[in-house]
Amino acid sequence: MGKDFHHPFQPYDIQVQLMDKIYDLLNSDKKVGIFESPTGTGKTLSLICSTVTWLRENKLDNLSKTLDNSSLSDSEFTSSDEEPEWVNQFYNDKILKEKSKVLQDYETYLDTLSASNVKPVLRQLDNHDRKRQKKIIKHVDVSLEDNEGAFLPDPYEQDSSPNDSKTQLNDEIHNLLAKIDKGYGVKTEQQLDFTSPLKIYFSSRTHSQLMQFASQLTLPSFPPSSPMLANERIKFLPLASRKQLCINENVSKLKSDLINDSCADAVKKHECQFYTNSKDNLTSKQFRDYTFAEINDIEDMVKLGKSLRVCPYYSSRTALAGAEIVTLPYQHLLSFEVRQSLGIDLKDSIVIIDEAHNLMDTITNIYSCDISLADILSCKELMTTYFNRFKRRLNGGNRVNLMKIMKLLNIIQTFIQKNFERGKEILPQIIIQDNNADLLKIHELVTYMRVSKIAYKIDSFADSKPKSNAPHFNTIKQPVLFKFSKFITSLSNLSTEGKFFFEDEMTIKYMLLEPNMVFKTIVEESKCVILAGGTMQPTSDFTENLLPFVAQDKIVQYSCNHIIPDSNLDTYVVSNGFNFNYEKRNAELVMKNLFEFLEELGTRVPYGIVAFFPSYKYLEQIVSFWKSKGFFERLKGIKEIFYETHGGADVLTEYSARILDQHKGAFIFSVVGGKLSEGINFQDNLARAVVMVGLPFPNVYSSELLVKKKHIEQKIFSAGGSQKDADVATNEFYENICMKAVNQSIGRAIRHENDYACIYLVDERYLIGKVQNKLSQWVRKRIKPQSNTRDVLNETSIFFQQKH
Ligand SMILES: Nc1ncnc2c1ncn2[C@@H]1O[C@H](COP(=O)(O)OP(=O)(O)OP(=O)(O)O)[C@@H](O)[C@H]1O
Ligand code: SF4
Repeated sequence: MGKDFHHPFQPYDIQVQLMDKIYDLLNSDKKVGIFESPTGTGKTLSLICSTVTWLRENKLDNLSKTLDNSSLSDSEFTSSDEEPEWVNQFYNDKILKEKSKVLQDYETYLDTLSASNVKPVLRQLDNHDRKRQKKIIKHVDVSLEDNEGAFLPDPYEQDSSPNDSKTQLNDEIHNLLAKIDKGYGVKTEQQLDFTSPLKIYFSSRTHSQLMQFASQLTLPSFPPSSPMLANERIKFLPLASRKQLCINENVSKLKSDLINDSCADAVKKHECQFYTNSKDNLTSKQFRDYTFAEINDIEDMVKLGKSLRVCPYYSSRTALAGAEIVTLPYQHLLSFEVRQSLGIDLKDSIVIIDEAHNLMDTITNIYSCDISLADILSCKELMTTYFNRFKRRLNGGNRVNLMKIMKLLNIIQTFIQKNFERGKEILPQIIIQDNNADLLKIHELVTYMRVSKIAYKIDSFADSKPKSNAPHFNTIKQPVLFKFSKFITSLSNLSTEGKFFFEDEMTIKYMLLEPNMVFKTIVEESKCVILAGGTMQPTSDFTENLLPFVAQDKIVQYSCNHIIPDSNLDTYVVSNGFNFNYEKRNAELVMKNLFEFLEELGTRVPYGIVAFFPSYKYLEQIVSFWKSKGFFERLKGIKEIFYETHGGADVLTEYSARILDQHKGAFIFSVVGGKLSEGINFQDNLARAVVMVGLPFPNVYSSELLVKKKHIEQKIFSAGGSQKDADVATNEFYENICMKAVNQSIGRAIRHENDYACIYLVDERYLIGKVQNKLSQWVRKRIKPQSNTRDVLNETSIFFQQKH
């Protein structure tokens, strides 16, 4: 019998293997686990069950370690090596009992909350609140409408900084809380301080993935961390942004870029009652206790906040110390500043990053930025209008800084106009040289923009104007001053971490080139990091580019098989007459061969066939060639055809409808990296065959890739490498991008245990061992022995005959 991970179902073999691997990782001194588990194989539950089992087994130990001796005020004993064994044992038992008692008391208290059926009472409160909230909102609305002063920054002195003031909870709320407590027979004074020394931080890309995690967390139940406890519920906290959690309608209704600053403004001016309430210790503990009484997701947190009339965003911080599992969006985890502001301490914690296949791109995007000439002109227009309107009411500090920003905008405008050359690298100091711009002290301007929230002030001023009265604002769609603020912040970044260069449309872009620097602190601070995803191959991309600072023997890699039986997936390399590299793919013969292959396939495969093409341009070219030769119509006679176009309409809905409708089915031609290659499930009849046309290498002549290539070369040269070494490294880099995209695309088809499909890798280059090694393991191991196209088609017929 293997280890019991308290899985709510009979776990699949591959789940058992994955849970074992994760559990072993946690019991070792290794730092990183890279785990690939195909979609539909219950990855989320495997992650939950293995990590929470480990956490519960180790929690009490850690609690004892972190125990402050002063809390054992009544203890006459202290543990020491010199004491006889029985004395130490007695001491340890005593600590265990005391800690267990704290945990048990808290459980009993939470029992009273959930047993008394919290939600109806909260709903009742919610109704009461709605009426009251209207009053608060009305009050704030009036103050905003009547007074343009709301758009003015506070008087600015060089070292001024925001200062939150604490205010008292109002009487009415006290009364309501007292009523709840009375109802449950529990006094507020009895609320307990409670911390969890071990934590699991689970981060994913989208809101819906975090919601899915919360729902899966409700399924298993775990034994308590101490044998002295009757039960111990999971203490779960879903952290989210203000955009998701804000319950102040004056703020939450704003554009997402404005919410953070608008909230900070409302807090500072005591205009958010929910914030004021959350500063009350008792109320915020109340929020924490309801949060922990059961598994609540982000939407429940909003309801809870509204019911208790406390800000869910700020109150969540009170719950952080006691949480065992915390979910949070990528942006929160990956930014050191955000972690700090939320009070997230990763020490001793297990960090799980789900959907990690795009992690490096995500880090790069978070830390990269750009500004175009058009943005600069919009900023200038906004600033001029704002300045003219308010100049008499601004204090000296604000006036001087606004003039400096105007000056910097002029300098950047001139720089772009004089020097633009697509792809050209720029040294940040060049932008501001020769213009006395160094006198501007960029650091000080960055601080000014952050502290004064001037970008928010100006943007909300522009937003407040009826568009017809301010025609010059009509064309300015997004808060460009935020963009500018991010851009000038990046001007002070280290040039070894990223580069500035010109991109299309008169734009200067800053691109982070060493995402590992950002990730290093996370790996170093935490106990260990788990990178999980459905398609993690090629993992060398992670070890070399994201984790170069972690020794190989501190990294565990594991790739799960699929849950489907072997007979549910065949993979073929279709090589005869197919090479879609740049030189050969435009040959008419290649395009004709592809048509003939698809024509044959269409008669053998029921329902849907999804084909992925390397680019929109190539797909367009093929379609027009086929149309000119009458091939398109012939193919259409076999199955209906839907295809993606760049920026074109959604074709998936119609395609899905057609598949449901007819056995004849349809083709859907998609583009790798396009709308249909990520996040969409082509399960069951939506894809009985997936055809990958060629190898989707990225466009190596794009400005971004040229800059990255140069960066890789420079790194190799400075480590003493030759041009040949540099070429190998850049090719490896391009190949990794390409194969990651292939894995993502072909991974769309098999989505659950009973699903079945065939995968066709159409290009002779898929025969190369190095290329095959970068395929997801569950696909690679199902590649059929090489045969000609005719045999591939015959085997296809047999595959589908066996399924019907
Ligand atoms: N061993 C099992 N037996 C039956 N159902 C299971 C088992 N393991 C997980 N499930 C359930 O199967 C459903 C689908 O799991 P799925 O693999 O899609 O989730 P996931 O791991 O989150 O997927 P993804 O890889 O897309 O993140 C879930 O609702 C889950 O509770
Ligand atoms: S304190 Fe909370 S409720 Fe108030 S504005 Fe900020 S996020 Fe919204």
